[in-house]
Amino acid sequence: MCSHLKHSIRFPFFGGGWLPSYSQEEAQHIDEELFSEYSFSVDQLMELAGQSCAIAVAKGYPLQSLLKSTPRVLVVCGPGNNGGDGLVCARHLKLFGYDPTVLYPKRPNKQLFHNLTTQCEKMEIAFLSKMPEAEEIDEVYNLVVDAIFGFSFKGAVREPFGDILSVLKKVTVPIASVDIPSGWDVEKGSSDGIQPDMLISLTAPKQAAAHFVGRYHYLGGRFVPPALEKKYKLGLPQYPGTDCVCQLN
Ligand SMILES: NC(=O)C1=CN([C@@H]2O[C@H](COP(=O)(O)OP(=O)(O)OC[C@H]3O[C@@H](n4cnc5c(N)ncnc54)[C@H](OP(=O)(O)O)[C@@H]3O)[C@@H](O)[C@H]2O)[C@H](O)CC1
Ligand SMILES: [K+]
Repeated sequence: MCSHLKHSIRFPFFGGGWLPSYSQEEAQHIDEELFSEYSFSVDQLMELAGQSCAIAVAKGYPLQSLLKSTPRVLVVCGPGNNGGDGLVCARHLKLFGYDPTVLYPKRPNKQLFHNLTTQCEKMEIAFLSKMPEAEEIDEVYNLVVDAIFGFSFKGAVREPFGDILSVLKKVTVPIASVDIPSGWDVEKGSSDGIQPDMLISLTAPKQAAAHFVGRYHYLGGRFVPPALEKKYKLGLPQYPGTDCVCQLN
C-alpha cells in the first residue's frame, strides 16, 4: 500500500491555498485504508458522502432558484458505491424539499443497496423503469444528479450505461456529478464526455477534476481522520465551521 503519493495536479480553492489531486489507484488505497485500518463501514461513509452531495446540490441550486414549478431532480445511479451515494443523496434531497426521482437500472444483490433502495421507496421517491429522452428530462427536471460511476470506472462504457450517458450528453439542464463525471477516465478526463455544471469531489479531487469546466466544484466527505490526511499528504482545505462541503472554485 502506498503512503507517499504523487501530487500531480493542484487546484486553487475558495479562500486561498492549493489542493492536490489523486490517481485512480491512490483514491482506491485511501478508500481501502478508511475501511481496513480505520474500521469505518461503507454504510457510514456512504451516508456522509451522499449527504454532502445533497448539501452541495442545495447550495448550487437552491429551491427558490429552480425554474420548473415542481422541484424535480433526476438522480441516475450506477451499480457500485457511486450509485449508493446517489441513493443517499436522493433521500437527503427529499428531506431538503426537492422532489427526486431515481433511475437505478443495474442493482447489485447486496444488503446495503437493498436497504438504500427501500429507504428511498419508503420516502415516496419514485423509481423509473427506463431512461427518459433528453427532451423529456429538460422539460420535467431542474437538474440531473450523475451517480453512475466513481473512481473504479475503467475501460469502454458497457450497456445500459452507454445509452444513458448518450442521453446525458444531450440534456441542457445542469448535471451535478458525484465524485467523477461518469464515463470520464478517472485520471485523463474525457473531452467528448458529459460536461457537468457541478462536480462534488469526495475525500479529495481525482486527477480528472482538472478538466472540469463547470460552474461549481465542491469537496465533500468530511470524514478523513487527521492521521490519514497526514499520511497521504491530502492537504485538505479547512471546511468552513461545521459545514460538510467546501467550495473549491
Ligand atoms: N472514500 C470515499 O471517498 C468514499 C467514496 N465512495 C464512493 O464510492 C465510489 C467508488 O465506488 P466503487 O464501488 O469502488 O466503484 P464505482 O461506483 O466507481 O463503480 C463500480 C461499478 O461500475 C462498474 N463499471 C466499471 N467500469 C465500467 C464500465 N466501463 N462500463 C460499465 N460499468 C462499469 C463496475 O461493474 P463490474 O461489472 O465491473 O462489476 C462496478 O459495478 C467513489 O467514487 C465514491 O463515489 C463511497 O460511497 C464512500 C467512501
Ligand atoms: K459520477
